[in-house]
Amino acid sequence: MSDVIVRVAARGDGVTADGRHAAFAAPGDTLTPDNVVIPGPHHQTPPCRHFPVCGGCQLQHLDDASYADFLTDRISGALAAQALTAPLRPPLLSPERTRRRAALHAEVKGGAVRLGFSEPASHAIVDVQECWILTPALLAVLAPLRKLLARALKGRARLHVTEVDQGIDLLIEGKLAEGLAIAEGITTFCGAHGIARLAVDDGIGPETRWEPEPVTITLGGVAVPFPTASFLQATREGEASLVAAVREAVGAVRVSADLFAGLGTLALSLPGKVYAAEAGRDAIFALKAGAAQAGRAVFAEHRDLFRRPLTSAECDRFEAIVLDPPRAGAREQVTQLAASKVPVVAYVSCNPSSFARDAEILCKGGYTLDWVQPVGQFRWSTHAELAARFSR
Ligand SMILES: C[S@@+](CC[C@H](N)C(=O)[O-])C[C@H]1O[C@@H](n2cnc3c(N)ncnc32)[C@H](O)[C@@H]1O
Repeated sequence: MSDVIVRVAARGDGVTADGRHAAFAAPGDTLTPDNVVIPGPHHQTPPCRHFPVCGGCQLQHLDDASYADFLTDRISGALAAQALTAPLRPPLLSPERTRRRAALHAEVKGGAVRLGFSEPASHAIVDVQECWILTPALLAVLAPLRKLLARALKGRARLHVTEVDQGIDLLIEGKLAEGLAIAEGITTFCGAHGIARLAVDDGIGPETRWEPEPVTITLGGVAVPFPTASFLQATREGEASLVAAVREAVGAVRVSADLFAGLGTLALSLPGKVYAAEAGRDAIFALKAGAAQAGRAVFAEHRDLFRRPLTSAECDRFEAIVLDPPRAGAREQVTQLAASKVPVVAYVSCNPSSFARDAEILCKGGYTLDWVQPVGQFRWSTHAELAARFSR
């Protein structure tokens, strides 16, 4: 007996109709009784030589149609578990080579450097020679960075790379050797390879070693100061998809709130007056400074929305509320929202399960889930993102 793979489970395995799992199997593949995967029409040849050893991608064996179905299934499955349904729009997928931020690992052993993503469920580092998800600029900096680290890095480090307005923001979490030659090596590397800022955190917080101009990221047309290794939507395309969905959801509001605002990706794209709340101190002060400099009507508050969510009465001051919480979701905040009179809620999520749990709270409170827009900005990974509109 052999069986056809009918779907891809949350962790990326292919699953047959009778529940057998197979790694690296696409819908339409056949799983033989001795568990051999015979590729079907949706099984593509993974483009990258490092797949599947590299932990950066899990789903390169899916063609775009199956990858889009995977995202849709993740969201509809999570909603179904809460007995909810919603019109799901076709997923918006970020193209290859558009990931503008990544957390990588590096290690020096016996004079040789390994630099890249770690292997799945392992500390081993895949020394990345090609990458189909990082932007060309981020990939290009890895070779000279490898050379710098061969001389400068002691042991192992975690690296955060982000494309910002001035070039590449690089945070090295690890120990670097001391001395004039190393300091000069850092300066030469930064000057030659488009580094906007290099900071080193050897355990006591980031120390900036290079930042010729103040580093910013432009969000909604405003140059916002960019604190080292801040949160940023993973691709420009993903950001544009989420911003467009949120703007459509809220319409021409005059007064709205952006909760879990970060640096203001959404707040700075909303019309009218915006109240923005965020628990990250550096992020909210950066948003405040950027908005003030640009003369934008954003009132930014440093606030922990898990411990101190906006009360229902506070929510009622707004024509629409946007929220974009971390993976845990926003149970405390949606409980207050569910008892409010806010006509429109736009919810951006990076976790279909916590989203569905929160959606159920909102729907029990009388909201209708109008639509969900899936967004695939972590191409070929098992992360599913979305924007959704609720109204009452
Ligand atoms: C997914 S990010 C979204 C940021 C922003 N909306 C954007 O698009 O760039 C979630 C944000 O929630 C913030 N956050 C996490 N826990 C929080 C809490 N308890 N209260 C308020 N903000 C919190 C994080 O610092 C982060 O900036």
